Amino acid sequence: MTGELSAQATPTELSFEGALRPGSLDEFVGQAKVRKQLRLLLDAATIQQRSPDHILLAGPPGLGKTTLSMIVAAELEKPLHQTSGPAIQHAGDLAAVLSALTPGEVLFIDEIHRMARSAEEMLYLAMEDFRIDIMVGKGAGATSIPLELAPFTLVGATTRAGLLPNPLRDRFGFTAHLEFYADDELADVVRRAARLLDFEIAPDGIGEISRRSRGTPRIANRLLRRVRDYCLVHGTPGDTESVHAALHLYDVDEQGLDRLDREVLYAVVERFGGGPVGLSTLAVSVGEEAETIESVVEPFLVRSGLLTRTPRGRMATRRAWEATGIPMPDAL
Ligand SMILES: Nc1ncnc2c1ncn2[C@@H]1O[C@H](COP(=O)(O)OP(=O)(O)OP(=O)(O)O)[C@@H](O)[C@H]1O
Repeated sequence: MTGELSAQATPTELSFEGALRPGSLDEFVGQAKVRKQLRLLLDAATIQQRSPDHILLAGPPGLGKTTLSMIVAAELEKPLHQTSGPAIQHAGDLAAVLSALTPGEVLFIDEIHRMARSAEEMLYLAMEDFRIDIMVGKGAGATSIPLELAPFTLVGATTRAGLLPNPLRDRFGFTAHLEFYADDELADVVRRAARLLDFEIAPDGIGEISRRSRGTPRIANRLLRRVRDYCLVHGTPGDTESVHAALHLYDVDEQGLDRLDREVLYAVVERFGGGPVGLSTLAVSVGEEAETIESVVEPFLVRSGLLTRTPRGRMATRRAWEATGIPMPDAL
């Protein structure tokens, strides 16, 4: 019993992440264009007293898609139901979720590109007409029973917008493409999180964390927590020195590249002579899922000017050769 109680009372990493989530559009840092677009969409719906159009949030992990879905529900003052593509493996799974929605509710489907095909087809009708057809029976005796749904707003999130079938993509009234954050925006994220965690950190330290966070708020918050741990355990102040020492300990280099980024970079440069190399070959060579390489590692390496995507595969840039310290062959 005591164990249970203390387990509940102990904050976990995830509860910290939850506590750091901005609760309104005004608190949400960066993504100025998306914020303006969303504000207009939500305000127009509120004036007309209707549910806003369905919203698709596309972009790499950790940029705030889940947070934005929560903000949409909070701004509309409606409940939020959260689920994910992998949890919807049959049309029946989706029918259960849809039929339980209350009027105006926001339905968030994370990783929507991983939903079962049969459920996707059910979703088309639900998004357009707020109705679904439920199949009863099998074979020649099968009939479909129409079921009216409460009007709802779907917020879909995907790291792979290109994988969504066109009929599904077309049913979203608004698609927000989330971009990696600029260093000064990440500095705002870190400053805000440090305040919420009651951790005093020097401006230089904030700058250093922001520069090494791969343009991603989730990483910025995580690195901040590691620096805070370091200062707590070593009794040091939150200055640049502590930031350097903590990030060095966790293998985060000056540019924010972590172990997997570096492995991918070295594989392309060293093992594949700078490329071109196909995604699946690259994934096997570093022992990772192709999807992780494509949605997590690659966008950052491309943005950092270290990797290019060509029709023949991934290629290292001159900068990548320089970063690895391996001499670039003259022939390249
Ligand atoms: N614009 C922002 N301002 C402040 N904090 C942010 C912002 N965006 C994200 N965060 C923080 O980053 C963390 C990750 O955000 P979130 O879970 O919304 O990302 P996500 O895009 O849904 O990631 P995934 O695709 O992996 O689920 C959250 O804890 C949140 O506090």
